[in-house]
Amino acid sequence: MPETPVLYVLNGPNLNLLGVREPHIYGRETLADVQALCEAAAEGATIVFRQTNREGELIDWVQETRTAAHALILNPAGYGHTSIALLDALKALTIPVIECHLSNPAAREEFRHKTFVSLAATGVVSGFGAHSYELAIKAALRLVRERSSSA
Ligand SMILES: O=C(O)[C@@H]1C=C(O)[C@@H](O)[C@H](O)C1
Repeated sequence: MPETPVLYVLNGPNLNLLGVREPHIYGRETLADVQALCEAAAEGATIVFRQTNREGELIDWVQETRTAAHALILNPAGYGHTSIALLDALKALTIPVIECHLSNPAAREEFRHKTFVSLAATGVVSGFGAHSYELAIKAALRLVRERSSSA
């Protein structure tokens, strides 16, 4: 009987303001709406859904996934563009990492075109608003199931 997959969905700074923060860019869904979408897309997997404005706390949670999660979906928000420490934490993982963005940073300001997270990500989903998270969950489930069947 395969164990129930555990997917961590971690969210970086200012995502607690979703719904009121630049809705023309990030949409009108709240973070609670996004969490509900993730849980509805989970197909029975366990979703651990968290948000923090603190870089060190986000890094602590990424480190936690090393032994507690089958896959990580990460929206690093602004820290994606700045944090080598976050990249170093991701490079310590052996689980799939899906980088997720509500907007399409590659179509925005130059400074958003690259993230350090992409250097450690298995794949990236961006530009679909809250639906980006659903797509990331489906991709993570596929990767976890492929790993389980080839183990
Ligand atoms: O689209 C998003 O989810 C990302 C969210 C943020 O807060 C920005 O700093 C990133 O540049 C984009």
